[in-house]
Amino acid sequence: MHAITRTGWIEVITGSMFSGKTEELLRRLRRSEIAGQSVAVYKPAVDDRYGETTIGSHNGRQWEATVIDNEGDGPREILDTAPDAEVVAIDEANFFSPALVDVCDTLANRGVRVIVSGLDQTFRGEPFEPVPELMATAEYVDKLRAICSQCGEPATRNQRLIEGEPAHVDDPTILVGAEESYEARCRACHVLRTGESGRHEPRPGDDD
Ligand SMILES: Nc1ncnc2c1ncn2[C@@H]1O[C@H](COP(=O)(O)OP(=O)(O)O)[C@@H](O)[C@H]1O
Ligand SMILES: Cc1cn([C@H]2C[C@H](O)[C@@H](COP(=O)(O)O)O2)c(=O)[nH]c1=O
Ligand SMILES: [Zn+2]
Repeated sequence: MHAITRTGWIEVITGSMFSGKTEELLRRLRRSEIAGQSVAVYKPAVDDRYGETTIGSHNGRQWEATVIDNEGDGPREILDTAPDAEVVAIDEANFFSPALVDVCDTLANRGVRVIVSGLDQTFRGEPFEPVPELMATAEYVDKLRAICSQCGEPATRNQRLIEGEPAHVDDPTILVGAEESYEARCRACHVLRTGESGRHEPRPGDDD
């Protein structure tokens, strides 16, 4: 808690895929645990890559998490299930509805340290709400960079690949995946297909 005002605060960990957001979130959680603080961790129902009730990094580290409905008012459930938590962590924030912003604000006003991790950009390179709004309302923001898979420069973008080809600009925003569908790339190496041909059909789980 901030010593003078006795409020909590919001920390956002953002950046491209593979930039180390989840590793950094897990590092902060381990340190909170060592400090003897009570921690509650949440993840969206849409992301089941690492098993239903864990958050996991691309290098295999994991932490138990409560799965929350990411759509509509679903994120408000976090307000009911964490009454005593001193630290609330939310992974994959990019999958949550805009309701997450108010949830994080309410928790911080209650005195909770809120740590949110998520992508700031879609595969198109556009803002991936609600993370940019959380960045604006947070006290602390860390933007991490991966390594560009093409040239080795710092990577801020997410290259979506469908059967090895760059995704089309009109493809659905939501596509859960990892190395099989995405690469970290820099601005210069990021490619989007445009034009008439080749919009990929939505798959089960796509939400737009
Ligand atoms: N292009 C890349 N750049 C940096 N790290 C990468 C890359 N590809 C795979 N990795 C691995 O991913 C790890 C980060 O994983 P993770 O914390 O899950 O990232 P994020 O949550 O940002 O997607 C790195 O420590 C490294 O082992
Ligand atoms: C760019 C982009 C990503 N996603 C999905 C792909 C993954 O399931 C997550 C990001 O996971 P990470 O822990 O940050 O590696 O988001 C998506 O649905 N749409 C996109 O445009
Ligand atoms: Zn590059």
